[in-house]
Amino acid sequence: MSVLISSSDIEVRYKNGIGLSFPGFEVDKGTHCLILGDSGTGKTTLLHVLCGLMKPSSGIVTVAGVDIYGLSPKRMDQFRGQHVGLIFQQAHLIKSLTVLENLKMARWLAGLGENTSELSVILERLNMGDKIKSYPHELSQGQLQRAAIARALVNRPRLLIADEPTSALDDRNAEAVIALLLEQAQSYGATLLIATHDKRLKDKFSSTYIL
Ligand SMILES: Nc1ncnc2c1ncn2[C@@H]1O[C@H](COP(=O)(O)OP(=O)(O)OP(=O)(O)O)[C@@H](O)[C@H]1O
Repeated sequence: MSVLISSSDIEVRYKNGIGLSFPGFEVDKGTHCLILGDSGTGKTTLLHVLCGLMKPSSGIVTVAGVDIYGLSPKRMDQFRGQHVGLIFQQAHLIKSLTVLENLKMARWLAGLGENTSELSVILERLNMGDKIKSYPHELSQGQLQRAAIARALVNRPRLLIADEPTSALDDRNAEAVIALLLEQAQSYGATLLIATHDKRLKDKFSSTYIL
């Protein structure tokens, strides 16, 4: 099996002097991995480093064989747009755009052409077909979350990264979100990397990385 993402000797130093170091790890293509750790252990920091949003003070991250911090900032943005889908706790949708327009924007930012029919299919599969023309303020929390998942999938990313997708959810909804993420990752051939302190998820993943 080929390695999709790997990191080695990552160290991050924040301006306030806080330093974090992370043991190296590798995730194979098609393997879904949970990054587990208590609050403050550095899960969000590590995710930001792994997806190219935060250059570490030292260390190497490769995604699909590419040393991502060796890329120019412009190439890095494009690479991330094309290969990585990000799902953060807050949906961060653009308020003045409908759900469909938000998805179109994500494709455009990644330098990909418009493909309205494929976007509609993704929304249908997430039970959001009737919300295509809705604005973010017209959506429930769960619908916002599904819109954020849809947006992360529009470029068929190889790597789907989610930060604490279940921490605010009750057991039933946590189950539903994880099932959805696993199913979507499976059907789009993406590798799923989830950071969480939610120990309920531990049994659902064969690969765990503990901070
Ligand atoms: N922008 C920042 N500036 C300075 N220190 C930071 C910054 N962001 C995070 N930290 C510090 O880095 C450490 C790790 O934070 P991080 O948010 O990565 O942890 P976490 O495991 O995701 O926490 P949580 O589960 O509570 O979200 C903490 O001690 C935090 O205070």
